[in-house]
Amino acid sequence: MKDFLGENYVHCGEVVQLPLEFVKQLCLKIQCERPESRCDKDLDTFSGYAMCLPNLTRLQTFHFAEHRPILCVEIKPKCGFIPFSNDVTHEMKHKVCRYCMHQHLKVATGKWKKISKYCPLDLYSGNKQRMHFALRSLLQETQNNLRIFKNGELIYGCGDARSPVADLKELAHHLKPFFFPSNGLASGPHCTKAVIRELVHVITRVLLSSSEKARAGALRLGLQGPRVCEASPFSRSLHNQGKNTSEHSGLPKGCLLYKTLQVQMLDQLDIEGLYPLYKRVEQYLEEFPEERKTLQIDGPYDEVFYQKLLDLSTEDDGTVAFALTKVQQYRVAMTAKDCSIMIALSPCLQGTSSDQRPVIPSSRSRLAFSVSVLDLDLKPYESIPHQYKLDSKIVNYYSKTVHAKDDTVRSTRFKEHEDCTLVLHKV
Ligand SMILES: O=P(O)(O)O[C@@H]1[C@@H](OP(=O)(O)O)[C@H](OP(=O)(O)O)[C@H](O)[C@H](OP(=O)(O)O)[C@H]1OP(=O)(O)O
Ligand SMILES: Nc1ncnc2c1ncn2[C@@H]1O[C@H](COP(=O)(O)OP(=O)(O)OP(=O)(O)O)[C@@H](O)[C@H]1O
Repeated sequence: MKDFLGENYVHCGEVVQLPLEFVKQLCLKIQCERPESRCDKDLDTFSGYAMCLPNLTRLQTFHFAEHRPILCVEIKPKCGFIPFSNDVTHEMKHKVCRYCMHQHLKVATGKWKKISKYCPLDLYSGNKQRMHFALRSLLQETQNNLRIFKNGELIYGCGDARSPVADLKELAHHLKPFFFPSNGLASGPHCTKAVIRELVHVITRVLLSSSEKARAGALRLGLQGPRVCEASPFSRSLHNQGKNTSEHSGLPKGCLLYKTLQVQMLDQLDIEGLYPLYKRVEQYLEEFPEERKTLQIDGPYDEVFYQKLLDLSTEDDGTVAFALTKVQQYRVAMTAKDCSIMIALSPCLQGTSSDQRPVIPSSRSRLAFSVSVLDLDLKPYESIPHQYKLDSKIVNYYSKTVHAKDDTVRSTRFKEHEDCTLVLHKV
């Protein structure tokens, strides 16, 4: 992931040894805090090892603790493109993105209460207006896609209990020291709006900023398929106003969103095209189970593994080698579709230089910032059948319920239109 996303964005952490008794106690202590849906997963209490990561809610550009206030915005952007693979059988998948379709199933199953207006394609568009809309939508309905921390403490978004910890007014109150509104209003609804607008603008600027280059020429996947999701309320409203919905500015090549999208697009075949290849690898492993190690199914994720990921040919020669390459690329892509971006921001002291750290201007002062990526452990090979089933569940549910509803609304409108005849009588 360092090779794909860039050194500065990825923190590998280090493996540390822990006393078994400590891990056991820790596991017991956190169990009651874990959301029900995560309780099928356990801490590994037997290995005696753990990963020690830096606290990513703090600036990563300084190696000692800072005493200035620090804000951190965590975004889980999810998949930013619509599948372009010819193996896709559901027409809907070429029009509506997975996130927007999945929203309906999530609400139906009770994971979330409300459909979000957020669409990843808006965030990844590079178009400032669309990005602002995406960020505002995340602020309105955070789900597990947005969290805000102040000095390392969660101040906005869902905690583990899946209920929001504060409302927008409270958030604006927390943010005021960072983004004092330039119009001078210090309280009231105008102030809340001004502060939130400032936050959205700053985050957009950070997301579009470019830092170091990832490994030269690592991936060059051109964005194929539609750039707009038909379910996004932003594009729907433009479409209804008869405006061009395909407007996008494209992401700068050095920014993290661009790099993340490139890794996501390693999923070239979509799960529908990938699943038969997974079955081919499975069949081979059933026959030759001892080959699992040679095929690097469970790692090591080394240079040999990385080099194979760069083979973007989609010509299937019927070999296990081809199938394996596509399976491993899919796992990497899935990881990039589920990772989080941590943006840490801290005001620069007036009159001091920025110490050559990246800074972003805001209405109040300049903000030093750092961007990191979280949750980059490779998705397991075993999760592929689950992905296959979930994909068809999401599309079928969306097609049956939402699209059917849209059709009904359209046909009712048509009938109403037919029946509505205005008769003028002479008086
Ligand atoms: O499949 P998705 O898109 O629902 O993603 C899962 C996430 O749900 P989300 O849609 O973000 O609410 C899900 O998020 P939550 O734990 O529900 O917050 C996990 O990140 C899951 O990954 P893993 O199986 O724990 O490694 C994610 O599963 P993977 O598909 O990435 O394996
Ligand atoms: N290094 C870190 N610094 C700051 N916050 C972190 C860090 N690691 C994790 N977090 C916070 O904890 C949350 C969960 O982390 P992560 O997604 O890595 O766990 P997970 O592997 O999904 O957990 P599990 O599978 O045990 O439920 C993140 O969304 C983030 O808010």
